[in-house]
Amino acid sequence: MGDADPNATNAQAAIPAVPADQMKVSGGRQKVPLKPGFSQLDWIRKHAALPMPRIRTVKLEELRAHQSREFAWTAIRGLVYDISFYIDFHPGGDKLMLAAGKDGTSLFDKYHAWVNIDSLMQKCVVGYLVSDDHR
Ligand code: HEM
Repeated sequence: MGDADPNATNAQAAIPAVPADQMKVSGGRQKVPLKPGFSQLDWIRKHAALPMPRIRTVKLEELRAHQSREFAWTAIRGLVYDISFYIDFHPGGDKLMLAAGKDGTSLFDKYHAWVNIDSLMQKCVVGYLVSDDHR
């Protein structure tokens, strides 16, 4: 009694440390490293503090005009979102910009149909997408 058990395993020693840049994530996932302060939890806090937006209609032409990083909008399932604030928080990084200025629904669903855009981006809604001839 009192002596250390020579057969005891040291759980920490049994799991070798893998440097982050050599880590392989199963299923070929493509998450990018985010800057400190830009985690999803940070986004959820920032998003919660935003005011509720005033929702309006957005013509396709106007959506197309918002494709720069500074003024980036995308449409998902008929709703137009201002994604400029979110880019630095996006776990998939700059890929998000592929959807800027257009309907991003198929790209969104291709990478993560399970992501709940409503809870994550509700306060970034600009409005409902309508055709250019909408009156
Ligand atoms: C406003 C729209 C979007 C939101 C709110 C969003 C949100 C997210 C979230 C929460 C994750 C982490 C998912 C997880 O951990 O399971 C993620 C990952 C990712 N997103 Fe997005 N995303 C958006 C649009 C897009 C678009 C348009 C693309 C592609 C063009 C894209 C590509 C990716 C990729 C490649 C990942 C990493 C997937 C992985 O390897 O796990 N996302 N996004």
